[in-house]
Amino acid sequence: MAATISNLSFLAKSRALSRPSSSSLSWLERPKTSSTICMSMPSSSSSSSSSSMSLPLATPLIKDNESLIKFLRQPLVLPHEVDDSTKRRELLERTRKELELNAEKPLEALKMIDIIQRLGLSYHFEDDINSILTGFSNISSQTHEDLLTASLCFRLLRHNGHKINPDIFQKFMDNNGKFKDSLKDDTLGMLSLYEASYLGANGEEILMEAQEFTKTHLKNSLPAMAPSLSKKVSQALEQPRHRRMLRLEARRFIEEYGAENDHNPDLLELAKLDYNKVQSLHQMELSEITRWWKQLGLVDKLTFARDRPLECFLWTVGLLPEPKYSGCRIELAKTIAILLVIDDIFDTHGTLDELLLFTNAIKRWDLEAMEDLPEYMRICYMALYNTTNEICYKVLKENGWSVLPYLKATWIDMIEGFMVEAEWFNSDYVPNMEEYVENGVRTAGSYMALVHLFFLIGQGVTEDNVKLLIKPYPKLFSSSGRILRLWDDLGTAKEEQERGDLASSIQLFMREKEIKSEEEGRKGILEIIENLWKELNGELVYREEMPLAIIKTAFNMARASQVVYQHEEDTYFSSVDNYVKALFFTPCF
Ligand SMILES: CC(C)=CCC/C(C)=C/COP(=O)(O)OP(=O)(O)O
Ligand SMILES: [Mg+2]
Repeated sequence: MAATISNLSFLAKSRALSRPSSSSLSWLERPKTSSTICMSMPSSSSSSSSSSMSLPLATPLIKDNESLIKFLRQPLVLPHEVDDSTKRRELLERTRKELELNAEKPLEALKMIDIIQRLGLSYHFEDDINSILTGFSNISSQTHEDLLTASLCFRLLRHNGHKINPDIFQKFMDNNGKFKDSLKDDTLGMLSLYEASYLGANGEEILMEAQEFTKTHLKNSLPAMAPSLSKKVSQALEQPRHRRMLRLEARRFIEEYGAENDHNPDLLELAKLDYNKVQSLHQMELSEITRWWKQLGLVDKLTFARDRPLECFLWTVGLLPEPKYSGCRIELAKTIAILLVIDDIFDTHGTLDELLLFTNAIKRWDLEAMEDLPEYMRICYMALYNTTNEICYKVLKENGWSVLPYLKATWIDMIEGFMVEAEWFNSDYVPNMEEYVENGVRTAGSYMALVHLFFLIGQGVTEDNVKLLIKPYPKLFSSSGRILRLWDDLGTAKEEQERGDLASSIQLFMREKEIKSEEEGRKGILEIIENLWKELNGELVYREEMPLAIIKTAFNMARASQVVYQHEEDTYFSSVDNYVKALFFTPCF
């Protein structure tokens, strides 16, 4: 009998029941499971999906797959087949002219750039925006008389990779080194400073002070604000701009902007047309990925593994929102889909002996090495081998680089990370928090994804920065990867615990800090994430070696992680299903 979620649900229940309550730490001493990692039936060398039982899979992030299924059954009818290219071109030209006209007026220009970025349109105006911002980065701080202009200027310059020193905020401080009380009357300025403060790096105390000052004041003055302003401020307090995923923010902001009395109708129309156009592109990519996935047929053979191309694609749009990265999104989605299958082999299906065989075969990276593997592993091995070779071929064809050694090394590193987790599990070893998180960055696929994207994006690649793509991976990758791992644990650890997975960062943190309540433990993890963001922001300040495109992608990975795993607290979208609908299925009117 094939293992399915429904016929194995009793199994999860019995394991969960045999486990002490999650509020106690004693479950860290887990029961041994003989030589198997999980509840597996005796395996033979020809073990296949139908002869072994696996633990149930993680609950899908996307619960309503109906929209996807409906969409896939239809012939590809794009919702925006009307030829709007002339209209779009006109609007683009008009907007470009307006940007040029505004270039001399700092506040107008900055506000316009901010709106353009927020509407998801900045990729059309990269050169125009950069030349305006370069102009600002050369002006002395004295020209930014008011808080709104100075804060907006700081945020936009840093966000776009320009050098800017937070000392520009000194002039808003009194002799005691505190922000002046009089600033509190300027709510828009305070809001702008609040947003700017989230781009602060370690050591930039003035920005930490700014965050404390603005956050407290904005929270306190919410009740006295006009409804439209209070809505804006609440949304900012819920999630600062710097942490938002670009396409979701565009979707949300199109509605907000349209409701503003003084909106620019050209910009709004352009934003809607563009959103829908990019959505059509995403639909085509999704079709391509699902077609590839079906043809690969990996989960037809490995029925225990996750079959979630849509979830994989959601990640890719988070990491690479710009249309020009269409091909990269498709390749990245393939790697994540395979990652999920390998994760399921390690977490829910394979025996320790099989996992060791698999790890060693991967280290050899040779089709002959596959011969000793059980059948279900062989097919996965070859899927990974072929897909990686195809990606290498693509990079070779487009850029002339031979990248197999890097891609191979990063897969080996990830799979060795899975093996470490399996060994910990099997020997009842409880790692310390640092050991766990460092390994967890590998097993969340962070390094794997960023190394692939470094080459697939292919911008700013030099002989020097290529040398950084080996272990230990760059700080940029590990800071962003740590954010991904910690958000993943915040989002999935409860369920993984019930299934009997390894202790997660939350439990390990509670244990190390001797914290009894899980709520406190979660708060502690959120504080670690805050500090990681400061580390990550430092990559924009001291950027020297890594290309800006990959820095932006690493930031996007951190943003996407929060979006995917903290959806219930998003008052606008409230679930991953709603994200997916807004991103891929419902056009913007
Ligand atoms: C951009 C990238 C690389 C996305 C991959 C996301 C990811 C960590 C999937 C596995 O989650 P999980 O919660 O099932 O895994 P684990 O068992 O490691 O917690
Ligand atoms: Mg997880």
